[in-house]
Amino acid sequence: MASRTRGPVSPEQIPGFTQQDLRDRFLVDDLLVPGRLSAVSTQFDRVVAVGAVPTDAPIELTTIPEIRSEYFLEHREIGIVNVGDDGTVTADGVEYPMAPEAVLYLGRGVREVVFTSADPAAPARFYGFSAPAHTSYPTVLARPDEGTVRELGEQATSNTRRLRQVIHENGIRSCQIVMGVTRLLEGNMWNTLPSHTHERRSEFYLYFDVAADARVVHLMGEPSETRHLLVGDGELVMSPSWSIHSGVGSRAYAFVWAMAGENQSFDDMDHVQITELV
Ligand SMILES: O=C[C@H](O)[C@@H](O)CC(=O)C(=O)O
Ligand SMILES: [Zn+2]
Repeated sequence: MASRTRGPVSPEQIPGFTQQDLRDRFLVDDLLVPGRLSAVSTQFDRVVAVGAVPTDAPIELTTIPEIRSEYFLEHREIGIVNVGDDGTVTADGVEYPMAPEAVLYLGRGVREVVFTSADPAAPARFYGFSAPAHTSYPTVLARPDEGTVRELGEQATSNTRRLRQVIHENGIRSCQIVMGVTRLLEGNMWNTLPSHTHERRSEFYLYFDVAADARVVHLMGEPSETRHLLVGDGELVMSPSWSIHSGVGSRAYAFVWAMAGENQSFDDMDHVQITELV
């Protein structure tokens, strides 16, 4: 297992950062690599991001030295989304079929987690977002059409999109994690406008279904000092609590958003209009 550590980063550091510094701190471009399990442990609310792309052989979620735990979920919970083709997650011997965009919640105390692809030539791509957990909530699978759907945006502002909340206060329960998937409709490019920060939580964005010749321009930074990251398919952006997160693609795309922190109230955000950004 390839594991590494990221953060923390203070907003005062941003003006001195080169583009490469920003990418090194906030972007993970090798989380989803065929045949490999990867983990990035962070100081952003102690979230660990996991990627597993099983090909010929199943991949087991092993622990990482950074969390000093006997097994990965000894002290944490995880939300897993399949952003690839069909696959299966086996948790303590129970198989959960993971169609594209299925979401699986695993609570603290699940010992054995194994990822498998249905077809090694068209692998599943499992993205996991894990946070510390004080208790154990039950394992729940959400099929691709399950969750609370919010239709957002307008064609005139090129941001018609479908936001699906899966792990949240009125859905699958968790200690900290709030997680869902947003998909832009064809011909729409803007996500999350107006921008917002949420001082009480960190948020990670895993962009997928980004065409090979397309990019998403992810906006980040404090509202008075914004920066951008150019993001491709299967790449992860880590957004600290002080950072806005909005973006525009060169064409439509989708992303998994996931948060952890002080509360789980989806609407606890401080909006910033685009005219206020600098
Ligand atoms: O705190 C919430 C997150 O930023 C996203 O859920 C917003 C989003 O996906 C969207 O507006 O398109
Ligand atoms: Zn947000």
